[in-house]
Amino acid sequence: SSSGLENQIFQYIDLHQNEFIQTLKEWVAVESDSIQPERRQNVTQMVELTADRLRAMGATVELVKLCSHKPDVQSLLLPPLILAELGKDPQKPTVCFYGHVDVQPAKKEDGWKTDPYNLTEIDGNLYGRGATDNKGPVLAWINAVESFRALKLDTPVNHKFIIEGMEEAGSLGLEEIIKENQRFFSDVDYIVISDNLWLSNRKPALTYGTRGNICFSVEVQCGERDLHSGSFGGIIHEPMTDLIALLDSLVDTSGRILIPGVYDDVASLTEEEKKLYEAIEFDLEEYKNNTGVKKFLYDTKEEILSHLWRYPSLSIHGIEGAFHEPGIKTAIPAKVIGKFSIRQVPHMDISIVKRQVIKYLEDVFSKRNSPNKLKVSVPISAMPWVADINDPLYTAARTAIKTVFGQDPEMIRDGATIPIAQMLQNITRKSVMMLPIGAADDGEHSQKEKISRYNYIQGTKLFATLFLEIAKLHGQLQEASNTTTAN
Ligand SMILES: C[C@H](N)C(=O)N[C@@H](Cc1c[nH]cn1)C(=O)O
Ligand SMILES: [Zn+2]
Ligand SMILES: [Zn+2]
Repeated sequence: SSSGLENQIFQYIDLHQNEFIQTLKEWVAVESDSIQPERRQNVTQMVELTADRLRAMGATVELVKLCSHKPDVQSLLLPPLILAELGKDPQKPTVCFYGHVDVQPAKKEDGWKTDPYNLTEIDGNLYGRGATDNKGPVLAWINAVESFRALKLDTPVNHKFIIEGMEEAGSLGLEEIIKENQRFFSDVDYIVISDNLWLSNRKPALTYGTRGNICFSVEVQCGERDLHSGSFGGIIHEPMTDLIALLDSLVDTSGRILIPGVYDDVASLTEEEKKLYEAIEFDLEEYKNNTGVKKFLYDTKEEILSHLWRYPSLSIHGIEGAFHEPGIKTAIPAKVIGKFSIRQVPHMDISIVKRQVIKYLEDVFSKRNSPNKLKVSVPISAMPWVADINDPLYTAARTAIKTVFGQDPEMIRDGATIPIAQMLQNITRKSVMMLPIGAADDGEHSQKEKISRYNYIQGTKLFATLFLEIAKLHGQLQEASNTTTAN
């Protein structure tokens, strides 16, 4: 049940939901794709729009210039990072929210029913690139803060924000900035990230772990220019043939990574952990339906969850230089770059995996006796993250979830990567929690990405309730918690 104060806030949020959706529409309209070089200006524009929104709420905003020691793949200017704060009451706890306002690429031709950059509501779902990853959750947090202000209520916590525009590109330059700005985090008590999804379409979740990621580029080159396949096909070692053989050597048909040594440091599965998997409510059919895929590599809940959360996986993402447009172009590409990544887990070591992969690819390549040039590089890598679910921050979030959704959350890990999670935990030593508001069928990185109106609005209420619960952890708001009325 919720308190009188919570009811007042919930009512405000319900009444203003269309305005919140309108702002999301304005944000989705900015093509802040951090992957494609020609969109980098839009990412900066999106960061500035976010900064304006925070300033309008009364926050002090600093735009920090990012400069990465590891140059961006496209050597373009990086968009600035937002460090903002609102409220400095030493009696109150300080909560820092992390989110990102860049998105994955999207084109209508990829199979979207609606324009990906025009947020469109169909049957209670708000479709658009970034709707759930991550503009919707960032705005839900801002809406929650704004609701206290609009109602002239004292904010229960001090707020800090760290918002970036390069997450989808691997959070380039972020680690350096966090290290250089440790003072910003010195008075932060809790860090909350909302950049993943529930495990189910309906049941809320709290996330205490993510996998890391190591992204590889494998370049094979024969000459300086493409060649006619009629005039030269049959007499040269083709780079694409080499590359496909290399990519095909990485993983077997059961999904097992074939690189020797890769599994050596994977933490072994404990009995306690096995029980955690057994206890989780997981609708395999629903999960499968969300993907549109008929058969998974595994059949049981335990196998599926453990292979998503605590074992590594290898995915092949694409080939640069290969002709992928419709029609047949009878050329032999001179240079092709294969891209794949390994989602890595505790206690795998990024530099060891990197060495194992490079050695393996060089061995496979040398057996082909190809005169072509092979170059392997690692443009992006990020560490896995696991948190302590007994931290008071998790207790506060469980209570807030129960208040808003009327049910206990599923305690989950996530197979994806939030590079900042481990960085913040390591560098600041503060409690880090991931509190998703999107449902499992939101389609992150996919066509028809969406967030439902229900999740966006209830998510806003959840964040507002979390502020109150965190204040209670610090002995604040005793009165509010005692003035309980029926929900
Ligand atoms: C989970 C988050 N919304 C996300 O999509 N993160 C990206 C980050 C990344 C990792 N490698 C490159 N980018 C992801 O997990 O793919
Ligand atoms: Zn994201
Ligand atoms: Zn993403």
